[in-house]
Amino acid sequence: MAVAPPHLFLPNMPPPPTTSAVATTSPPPPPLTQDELKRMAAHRAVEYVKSGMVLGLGTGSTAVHAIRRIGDLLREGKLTGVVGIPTSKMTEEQATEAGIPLSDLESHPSVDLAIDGADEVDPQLNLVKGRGGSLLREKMIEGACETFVVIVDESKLVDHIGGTGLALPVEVIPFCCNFTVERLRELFPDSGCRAELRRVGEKQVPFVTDNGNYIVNLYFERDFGDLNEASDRILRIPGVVEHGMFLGMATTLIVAGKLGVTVKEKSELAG
Ligand SMILES: O=C(CO)[C@H](O)[C@H](O)COP(=O)(O)O
Repeated sequence: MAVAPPHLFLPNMPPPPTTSAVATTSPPPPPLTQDELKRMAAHRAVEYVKSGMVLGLGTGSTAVHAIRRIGDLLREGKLTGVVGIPTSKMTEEQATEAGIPLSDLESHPSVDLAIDGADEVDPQLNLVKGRGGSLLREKMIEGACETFVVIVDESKLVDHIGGTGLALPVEVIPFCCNFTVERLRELFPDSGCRAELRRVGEKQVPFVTDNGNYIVNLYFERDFGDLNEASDRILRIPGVVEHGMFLGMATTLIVAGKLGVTVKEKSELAG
């Protein structure tokens, strides 16, 4: 049976021997980087991929590890016949580079499995996504899949989504976007809500999504209450296309942390 490396305890593996002289004289290995943790979570998720599946391919620095891993397995002949549906133009490029055959939701309206990262995950597997700006395509594709595996390093775990002071992204159409920003700002007066159009570059031009839209970042000083109610209120504003709360969509959560990788299934949640 494999033995866990000294810096990492993995479930189902015996701990490393502790009595050797090496253990007392060697310097401890450096801690795993955040990127190594992301890769561990992604590789664990790819174990869910089977030949012939239609796959939703996520966007971001965690999802790219899954894309590369799937590409490697295809090249090695360990996976065959998979088709990927990319959730962004960036993912499309990465998947093409990895050699994954691509399709879209019109040709493949039901997706077997999607793998994607997240910005925040609460204990009920509700997510904030879209700080990378791809929330609309992600929500369309991940909403069409049977199994949605979320992969994160442990820094993404929160008690309440939207309660970290970091952005909850909302995709809006460019037409009179400042009007929409104001409407969003007024929406949660008791929660200290701040709404800002996302801007990029030296000239601070609006960030443009793959769909030609803009992103408004919402920041909350205090809890904004029921998530489904907040979702409905945001979506009722004309000019809003979609928001980055993914409620009840994730079926599996894979978290990589300093103590190893853990897997949580939605079906195991109480209530
Ligand atoms: O929702 C997303 C992009 O729209 C990403 O999944 C999310 O931002 C997490 O990204 P990363 O894995 O780079 O931390």
